[in-house]
Amino acid sequence: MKQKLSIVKIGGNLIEDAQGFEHVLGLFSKMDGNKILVHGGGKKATELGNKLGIESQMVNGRRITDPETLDIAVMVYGGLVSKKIVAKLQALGTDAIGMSGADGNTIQAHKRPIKKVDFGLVGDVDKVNAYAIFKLLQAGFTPIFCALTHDGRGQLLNTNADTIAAELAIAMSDQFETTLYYCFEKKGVLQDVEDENSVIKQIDSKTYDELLAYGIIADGMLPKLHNCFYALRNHVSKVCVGNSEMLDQSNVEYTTLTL
Ligand SMILES: Nc1ncnc2c1ncn2[C@@H]1O[C@H](COP(=O)(O)OP(=O)(O)O)[C@@H](O)[C@H]1O
Ligand SMILES: CC(=O)N[C@@H](CCC(=O)OP(=O)(O)O)C(=O)O
Repeated sequence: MKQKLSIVKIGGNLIEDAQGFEHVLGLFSKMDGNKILVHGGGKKATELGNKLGIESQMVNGRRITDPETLDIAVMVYGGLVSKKIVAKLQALGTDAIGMSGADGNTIQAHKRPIKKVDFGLVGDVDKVNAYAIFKLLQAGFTPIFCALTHDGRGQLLNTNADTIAAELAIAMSDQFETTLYYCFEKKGVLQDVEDENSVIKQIDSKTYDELLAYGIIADGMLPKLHNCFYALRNHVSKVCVGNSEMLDQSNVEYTTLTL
């Protein structure tokens, strides 16, 4: 029987909320078994860019990344956010190790080809080195991945953290029975984004199409759900979307995705 693995992605709004940040890391540190954390930090990158006079430009939930913006992404995702998370998890007794896709050659990508939009230094994932990650888990480390990949020729690339989480979950699913948790500030995918009590408990491919057609899913939820179904179609056992409480295995409401 395969061992279990939990992959938890935490979003930018959670990271920016001091209380929410402590809470989610506390719950993550208590999770049993093999686990990996993936974090964004898009909000912080936008904030730092503004302070430096470099305006952010997002298209379809993805950041247009020129060389200066990439430097900000590296500083914020690979530096500030990663190291804060690692230090907090160490204090909670979790032996965390901060990773970009360049570290241990764990995630190789290529620069997204220019079609309608030139996203600049944004990476589409080619290859995850599942063996290197397996070795880290086996050695007792908890890998903490940020939203950076590399092209194997010395170029770092900015890759959406939701995508990194899905690609990791898919690659690790050969070896593990993997559950992918997309953890953000709301209770789940909501029927009405203004009403926290309108959690849609289950979404299958058919409901997904309907929700898209009615415009119930918008903004950052579009790439998130796209990644959820991409993971499910590629042998990830379970995919959930919800707030931190979802990690507690308690009886809270959240959204489960099925094919
Ligand atoms: N139906 C929906 N249910 C919940 N959130 C939604 C929905 N449609 C759009 N959203 C928006 O998507 C956002 C989450 O996407 P995003 O900000 O990219 O997440 P993350 O914080 O994980 O990066 C929510 O804050 C919300 O504003
Ligand atoms: C290419 C691209 O869009 N990369 C994202 C990576 C960070 C991220 O995904 O952060 P959240 O999860 O907090 O949104 C960005 O720069 O915003």
